[in-house]
Amino acid sequence: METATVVVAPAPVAITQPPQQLMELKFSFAPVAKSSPATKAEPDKKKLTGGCGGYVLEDVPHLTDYLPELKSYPNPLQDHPAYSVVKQYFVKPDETVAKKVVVHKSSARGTHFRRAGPRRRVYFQSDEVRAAIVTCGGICPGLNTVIRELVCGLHDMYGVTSIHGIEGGYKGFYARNTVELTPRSVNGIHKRGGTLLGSSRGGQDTAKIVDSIQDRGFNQVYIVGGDGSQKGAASIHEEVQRRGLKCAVVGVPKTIDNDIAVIDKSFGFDTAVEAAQRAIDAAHVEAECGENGIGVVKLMGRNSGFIAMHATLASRDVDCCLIPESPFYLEGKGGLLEFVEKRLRDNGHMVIVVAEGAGQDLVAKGMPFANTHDASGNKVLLDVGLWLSQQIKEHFKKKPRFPITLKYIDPTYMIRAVPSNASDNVYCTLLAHSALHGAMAGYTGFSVGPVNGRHAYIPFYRITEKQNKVSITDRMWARVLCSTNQPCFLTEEDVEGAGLELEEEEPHMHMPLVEGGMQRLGQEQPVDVQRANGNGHL
Ligand SMILES: Nc1ncnc2c1ncn2[C@@H]1O[C@H](COP(=O)(O)OP(=O)(O)OP(=O)(O)O)[C@@H](O)[C@H]1O
Ligand SMILES: O=P(O)(O)OC[C@H]1O[C@](O)(CO)[C@@H](O)[C@@H]1O
Ligand SMILES: [Mg+2]
Repeated sequence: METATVVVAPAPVAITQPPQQLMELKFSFAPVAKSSPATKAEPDKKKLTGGCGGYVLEDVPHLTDYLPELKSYPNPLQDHPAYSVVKQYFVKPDETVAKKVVVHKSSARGTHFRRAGPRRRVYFQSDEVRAAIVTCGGICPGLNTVIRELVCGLHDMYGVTSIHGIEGGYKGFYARNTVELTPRSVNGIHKRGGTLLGSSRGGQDTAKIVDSIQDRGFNQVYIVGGDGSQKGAASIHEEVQRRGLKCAVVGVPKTIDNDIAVIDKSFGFDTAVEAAQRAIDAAHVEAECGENGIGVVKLMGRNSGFIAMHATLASRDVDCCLIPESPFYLEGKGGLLEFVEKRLRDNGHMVIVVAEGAGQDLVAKGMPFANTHDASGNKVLLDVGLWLSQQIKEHFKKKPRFPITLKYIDPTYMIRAVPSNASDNVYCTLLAHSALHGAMAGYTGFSVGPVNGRHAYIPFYRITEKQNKVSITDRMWARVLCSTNQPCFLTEEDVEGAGLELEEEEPHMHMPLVEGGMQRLGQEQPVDVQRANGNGHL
């Protein structure tokens, strides 16, 4: 257990309120349906710690929360030739990362997350670690880099030699044998797309997975996957804790849709946007060469239009970008068809980029029976690109004096089944390192990711509570509208609704301000006392 003194930076505003005891904030997770009876730990609680000026640390669980007798050891990195010379290589116990960096004079300091990185003390000896890595959900550029860096990082930094790959996603825990992973076996895989381990949707059976973790003696489990996978990871962590297992459960968030909340950006996203440029370029060339040429490009983005938005901004050849967050309509004044006609008259050609989740309600109108789900429970989307192309063709068929040439390009899997680019490779390396440093330090039940540019440990509930979406009342979307000069299609009601969402507040923004250091919410003891009692991990 680390015992450094807590130093709290002075609050940015004068605190006028007297110190006072704060309300206790505890939230139980829902019990897992299929599981063996609880043996040791209580249901998980949110770990909130208050500080000056409305500061709140949303901490992640630690193995000693339910195994208080666990031994700790000096971090072997302190003797590592590469790291021993680095001053302040270890993250200080009180370093945290602010969720919000744009603040006002009178803002409360708000939510913070524990800063990621190696700690002075670890809770695993190198030869004791049995690590497992699994990749779940759709594939994404960079998965192999994360696998490689987890294996090489554990091996090279901590001397871990027992690392196992779970093949074929969650169901691989109980339906497949494991593969041994070594620095040699993963060398070079970062140059390939996809995942060495394979992936899948569905098959998430928490009890069976934790049985497999227990039987195989895994004590660090790294789960690389999107929002669904992180929900699965949360229930695995809860069950591991209920059974009192010394096993760190760590999520590495993945999805090219960039729909993971809290973190700045998900890995593979940049690579996908880059790959999308080639499809847009092709659509542009085709459109320029045809008579009243229209190029329609459909890009991934189930519920979030980030890929379409960024690809549009990057390309500058796009005349209209349609995303799930911004409803549109075809017919009548201000509608898409009117705009297409105008743009063709003005420029002679145009390019439309549509995210796969855009306009699903419009497409579904003609097919009320089309309501199917994939093995993970995600709605199977209707092909908006094809539908849109048909609607445009139908419209111009009625205008024989206005012939058009329309080319529909659907590069769906071509933007995600590619190797990660250089910046995503560096990003994946940092994610993997943050993940394994956290596990070695005994943290568990968390995802890793950059928050305002600094890597942090984020509790699962924060990652899974909502999806990251394009805010259509934000300046980024305005930049897109400005670059394409497309209609915004929105009614005043739409804007008001979106505005309200934007104004969402942090749950504890109105906590009373506390003077004089950190205080665990709901407890009168100062945090130093808690640490002496063995339940603080600052
Ligand atoms: N609510 C949930 N609780 C437990 N497990 C879940 C949940 N949702 C999804 N899973 C499991 O997580 C795995 C991946 O889920 P899903 O197919 O939704 O992909 P994802 O992780 O969201 O990634 P992406 O959306 O980027 O493809 C699946 O095995 C699925 O069964
Ligand atoms: O066809 P699959 O493999 O289910 O994947 C498609 C989905 O995966 C995603 O890329 C998310 O990983 C979505 O954008 C898309 O809808
Ligand atoms: Mg998902």
